[in-house]
Amino acid sequence: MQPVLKVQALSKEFIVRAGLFRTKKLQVLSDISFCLNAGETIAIIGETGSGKSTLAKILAGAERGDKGQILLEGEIIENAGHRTKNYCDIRLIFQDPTRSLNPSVPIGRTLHEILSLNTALDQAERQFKINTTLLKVGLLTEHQTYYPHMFSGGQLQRVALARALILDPKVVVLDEALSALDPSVRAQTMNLLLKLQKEINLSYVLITHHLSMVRHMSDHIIVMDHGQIVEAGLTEDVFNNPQSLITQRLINF
Ligand SMILES: Nc1ncnc2c1ncn2[C@@H]1O[C@H](COP(=O)(O)OP(=O)(O)OP(=O)(O)O)[C@@H](O)[C@H]1O
Repeated sequence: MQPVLKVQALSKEFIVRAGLFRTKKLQVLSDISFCLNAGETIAIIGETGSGKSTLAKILAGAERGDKGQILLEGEIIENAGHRTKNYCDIRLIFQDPTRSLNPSVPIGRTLHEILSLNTALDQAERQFKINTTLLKVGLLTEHQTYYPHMFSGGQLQRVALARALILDPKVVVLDEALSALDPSVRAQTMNLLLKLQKEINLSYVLITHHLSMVRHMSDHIIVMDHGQIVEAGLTEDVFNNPQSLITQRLINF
């Protein structure tokens, strides 16, 4: 089976200040490779600063790698920092959903704008798509008249999910997307994500410090340390028999 997402030898460095007049190179990702199958979830865990969010941003096209390739269904979409295809097929959801929502615009208009910019749908087709997407994520069609501040935290994360799903992506990257929610809302949202995954064969890249979520949602895990993969495997195998000290520390924390 061809993976939906394949990352090959991806590397990234940032140039950072090292004093008043000097800069230095900070290697944030080194030789990252992994595959993700359709309808599956891969979790990325690691200590703070290990490069998880940088990887998430590169996958979603918000940042560029320096070396390596990203392939979507076998087609190269990024090669050595050069993005060759648009970003609609891989969508990113952050911890704070308000980051991707304009506070002065009702969410229906935000969704219309996304569809106008990225699809050839006419007004009626856009409206239909918005209605079905809102219902898909457990919101009401009336919610499109609401401004972001009128939603609860859990509802806002559903709005962020609607914003991500409206373009029918193949992969959704969840970067601590549920971390700020209280446990019962987090559990509900997790179950919604799993239901959607079954229904539309979505694939998730799950970045979180919540290991219970990792265990509940993911099929595979990669463990990162200082920008490198130190362990990878099936979720249950990694939890039951962690090989690296980093993984043992993360799991037993
Ligand atoms: N734009 C940037 N410019 C310079 N350095 C950056 C930039 N973005 C991230 N970094 C650095 O890259 C490293 C990895 O950061 P990243 O946010 O990817 O880690 P993380 O594993 O997601 O951490 P956390 O779990 O705390 O979110 C850190 O040392 C960070 O300071």
